[in-house]
Amino acid sequence: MGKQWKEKLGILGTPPAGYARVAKSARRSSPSSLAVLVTGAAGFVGTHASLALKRRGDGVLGLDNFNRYYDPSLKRARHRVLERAGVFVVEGDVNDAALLRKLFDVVPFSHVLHLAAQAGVRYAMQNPASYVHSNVGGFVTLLEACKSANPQPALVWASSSSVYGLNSKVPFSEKDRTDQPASLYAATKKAGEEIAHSYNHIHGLSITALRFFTVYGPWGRPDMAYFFFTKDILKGKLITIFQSPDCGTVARDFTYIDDIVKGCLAALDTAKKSTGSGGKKKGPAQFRVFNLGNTSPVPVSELVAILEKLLKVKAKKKVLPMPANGDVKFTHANISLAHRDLGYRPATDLETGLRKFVKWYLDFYSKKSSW
Ligand SMILES: NC(=O)c1ccc[n+]([C@@H]2O[C@H](COP(=O)([O-])OP(=O)(O)OC[C@H]3O[C@@H](n4cnc5c(N)ncnc54)[C@H](O)[C@@H]3O)[C@@H](O)[C@H]2O)c1
Ligand SMILES: O=C(O)[C@H]1O[C@H](OP(=O)(O)OP(=O)(O)OC[C@H]2O[C@@H](n3ccc(=O)[nH]c3=O)[C@H](O)[C@@H]2O)[C@H](O)[C@@H](O)[C@@H]1O
Repeated sequence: MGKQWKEKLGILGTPPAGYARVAKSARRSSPSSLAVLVTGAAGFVGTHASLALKRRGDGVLGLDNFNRYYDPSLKRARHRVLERAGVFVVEGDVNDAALLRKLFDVVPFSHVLHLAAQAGVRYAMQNPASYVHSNVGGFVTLLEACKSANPQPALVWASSSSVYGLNSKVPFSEKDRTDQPASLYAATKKAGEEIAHSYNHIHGLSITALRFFTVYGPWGRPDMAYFFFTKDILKGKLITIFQSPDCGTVARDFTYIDDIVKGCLAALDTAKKSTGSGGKKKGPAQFRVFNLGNTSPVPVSELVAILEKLLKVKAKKKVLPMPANGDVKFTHANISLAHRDLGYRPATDLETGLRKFVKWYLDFYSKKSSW
C-alpha cells in the first residue's frame, strides 16, 4: 500500500497491523462496485448488511462504538464473523467528528449506510440521553461529515415504523401523518427525517430513509421480544404478552432480516449521486422515504404460539395491559412504493423466519464460547 495511505491511515490511530485490513476492507472488486461506510456495523442489521455488501464485491468499512445497550459479547461475536469475511470495523462513535473526517479522508466512500442508533422503544423511558446522543447528535455529526466530504457520498439510513406513532389509518403509507410519535425513540427517528431533509435541501446530499418494521432473524437483538421470549420459554420463565387497553391484540408487521438487507442494498444501488461535492450545490438532490415491512401484521400471541411449536416447549405466559411505555398497538406497512422503486418483495413469512432464528439461537448459545 502506498506511503500516502499509510500516512493517512496513521492518523486513524490504527496500528500498522490494521493498515492492510482497512485498505482490504474498503477495496472494491470493480470500479462499478460501491465503497460503503456502514455505521452500526457490529449491530444486528449492520452485520447482515455488511456481509451482503462484501460478498457481492463492494468495499465496506464498518464503524461501531460497541456500546453496552445489550450484551457486547454478541457484538464481538458478530465482529469476528465480519473480520473473517474481510470487513474491518473501526471502533468509534458517530459523534466523533474528527474520526469521521479521518475516515472520509482515507476512503472516498460512494455511499454511507447509517444504521448506528440507540434502538429499542421502551428503553427510552430509562435512558433518554442515549437517544439524543446517538439518534440526533450522532446523525447530525454524520451528516456534517457527509456534506463536507469530496466526493459527497449518497446516504441511506434506518428510520423506523415507530414514526407512524398513534396513526390509526392502516396500512401505513409514507405520506401518512407522522407527527404523533408515541415514544422518545420514535420522536428521534422522526427528527432524523426532518434533519435529513434540511441537509438534502441546503447541501445537496442524496438521502434515502428506510422505515424498517420490527426486524428479526439470526444474530438478532436480545432486547427484542422474539429473542427474549425464546430465551425465557427455554428456561421455563414467565413471559408477558401485552394487550392493548381496548383488549385488542397487539400486532407487528414482523420483517425477516434477509428481506430488510435486500431493501437496503436496493436503496444503495438506486441512490442518485449527491449534488453538493466541493461545497457548491449543483441542483436538487434525491430525497426518498420507503417502508420496508412484510405487509402482514401478526399478533404477538401468534408469535408466541409459533415459538412454542418450534421450541417444542409450552410457554409460561400471562397477558397484561400494554404499559404506557411508548409501545403502539400495531404496525402494518404499505410497501407499494418500495416495491415500485426498489423492487422490494419480502419473501419470508414469520414461521419460516423464526425457524431460522431458533436454529441460530440454539446453535449459538450451545457453543457461544467458540465464536
Ligand atoms: N431491528 C429492528 O426491528 C429495527 C426496526 C426499525 C428500525 N431499526 C433501526 O435500524 C438500525 C439498526 O438497528 P439494529 O436492530 O441493528 O440495532 P443494533 O442495536 O443491533 O445496532 C445498532 C448498532 O449501532 C451501534 N451504535 C449505537 N450508537 C452508536 C454511536 N453513537 N456510535 C457508533 N455506533 C453506535 C451499536 O453498538 C449497535 O451495534 C437502527 O437505526 C434502528 O433504530 C431497527
Ligand atoms: O419497527 C420498528 O421501528 C421497531 O421495531 C422494534 O420495536 P417493537 O416492534 O416494539 O419490537 P419488540 O420490542 O420486539 O416488541 C414486539 C411486540 O411485542 C410486545 N411485547 C414486548 C415485550 C414484552 O415483554 N411483551 C410484549 O408483548 C410489544 O408491545 C410489541 O408489540 C425494535 O425494537 C425497534 O428498534 C424498532 O424501531
